[in-house]
Amino acid sequence: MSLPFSIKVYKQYFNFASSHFMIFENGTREPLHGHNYRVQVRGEAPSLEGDMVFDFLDIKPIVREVCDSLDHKLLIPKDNKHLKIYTDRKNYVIETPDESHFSIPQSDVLLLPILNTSAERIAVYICDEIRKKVTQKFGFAFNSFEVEVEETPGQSAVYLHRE
Ligand SMILES: Nc1nc2c(c(=O)[nH]1)N=C([C@H](O)[C@H](O)COP(=O)(O)OP(=O)(O)OP(=O)(O)O)CN2
Repeated sequence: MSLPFSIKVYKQYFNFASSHFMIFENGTREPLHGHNYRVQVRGEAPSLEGDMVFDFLDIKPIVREVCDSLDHKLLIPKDNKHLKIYTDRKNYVIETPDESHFSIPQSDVLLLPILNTSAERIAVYICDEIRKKVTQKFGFAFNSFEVEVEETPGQSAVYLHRE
């Protein structure tokens, strides 16, 4: 059931340009490619605190910070059972079952604690990061928090976290 109050924030700068490939259940993968991802968030509360659910001015830098951390990176799902990931000097080496061998400078890679880089799983990661930062910085928790990740225009995934 939806609560009476919510804030929704989607700014032009809630975006990240990243590369990825999905790994399928049988271990095959998509070709490496990139997206200009866009993010929208919505947080719900049962009542207002000082006339607001949560200040827009406080949530915006947090969402931006999380988006920026994904920007210009190769996103690798480190929990995927098909990937072998190790370090070689300053590189990460990522091997897939089709014997592809990616060797990329560590600074160009973000290892994410997710099973795959679907928009859905990226949305879960972003949601968790934003909620963590909101709690750390403001001691606040939304009753529910929703993140929409758009991979390409007209194609997005939505994750809803409820407390
Ligand atoms: N539910 C999901 N389905 C798919 C995801 C996803 O994250 N969640 N991701 C992909 C791929 O990563 C892929 O990059 C998207 O492929 P595609 O739809 O072909 O992208 P296009 O922009 O090229 O689509 P067109 O409509 O053909 O322009 C696949 N599925």
